[in-house]
Amino acid sequence: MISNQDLFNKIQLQFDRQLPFVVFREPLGKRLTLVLQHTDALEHLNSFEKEGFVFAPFDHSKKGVLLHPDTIYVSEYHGLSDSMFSGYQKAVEDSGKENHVNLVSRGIEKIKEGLFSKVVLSRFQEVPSNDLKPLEVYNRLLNRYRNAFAYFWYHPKVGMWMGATPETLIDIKGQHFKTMALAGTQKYNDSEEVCWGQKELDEQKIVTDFILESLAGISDDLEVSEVTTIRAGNLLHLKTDIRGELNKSFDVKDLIETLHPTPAVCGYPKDQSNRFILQHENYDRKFYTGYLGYFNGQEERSSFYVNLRCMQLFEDKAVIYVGGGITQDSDPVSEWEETVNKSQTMLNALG
Ligand SMILES: C=C(O[C@@H]1C=C(C(=O)O)C=C[C@H]1O)C(=O)O
Repeated sequence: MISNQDLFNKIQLQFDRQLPFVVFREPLGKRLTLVLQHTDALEHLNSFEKEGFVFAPFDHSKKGVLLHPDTIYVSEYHGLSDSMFSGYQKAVEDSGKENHVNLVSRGIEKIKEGLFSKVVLSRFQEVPSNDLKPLEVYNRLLNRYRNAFAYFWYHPKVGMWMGATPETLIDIKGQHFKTMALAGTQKYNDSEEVCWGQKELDEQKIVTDFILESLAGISDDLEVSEVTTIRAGNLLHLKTDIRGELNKSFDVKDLIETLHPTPAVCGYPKDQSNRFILQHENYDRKFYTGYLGYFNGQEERSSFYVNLRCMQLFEDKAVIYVGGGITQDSDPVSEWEETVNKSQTMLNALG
């Protein structure tokens, strides 16, 4: 164990040397794990054989990156104060509104034509800043989103990413696995009473049904929870927990390829909605809505998360990625507003 300050110093040193690293904290976890790679080699993820940190893009025809755990440090996180950082401008310009509303309208048309029943449409938001201090931003993520998987990832040949995601793709140990169907969004307003509309219940059920259908041949004894409400920053989502045992012949890679991308980030059916996204979103999601996590080998526990509520950091700006599930009952302007609400998760961490 090293102190928080030492761990943050090691991150800074690694960055100054332009070498790859990732630091992460599990949801509700107390520990920060820092993985340092000693060279700037870019290793693509080919299979799940080697231990290391996996960072995979949304587009499953493209390869992910595997960071080598040359050195690992662990530190008990005590919540370093972030009060010394001044407020950041949170106003969101409406510049992307028209495009997003048009994109959503086109998605709804295709749903009505029967091409798919759900599609998740997204956009990016640029936040200019000449004074980004990534470690301070990451510290705020850690403090503000305790039940999220909060990570900070860097590779000099790929870039710098950060996020605090509420969504587990798969948690696996040996033959046991857990996953979740997470979808449906409303703003958190500090009230005990939470009401969900039919649109949100339907879009979340599409995710649950897809997961159950995909796992049918992989596991014979699935346990499925009730639908519950969970909080993620200033938002609420609907969630179903699913767990089971893998049939012998399946491994992590098969499982991930079966699930990713789920209708929580892509749509249903997968191929048709995926094609629509790649053709019409008009930008590259890169690692947003991909997945990430430390792979320990099939026998040890490994958890992979969906890369949501995330951003890419550059010298002079942050680029925040946000999206939402569209069904036949979606209203394009409300869907735009939902992405604005989602962007607050990262904007809040910027200052
Ligand atoms: C696509 C995002 O989130 C996903 C979409 C949700 C929705 O459509 O309601 C809710 C949670 C996530 O599964 C995002 O945060 O960008």
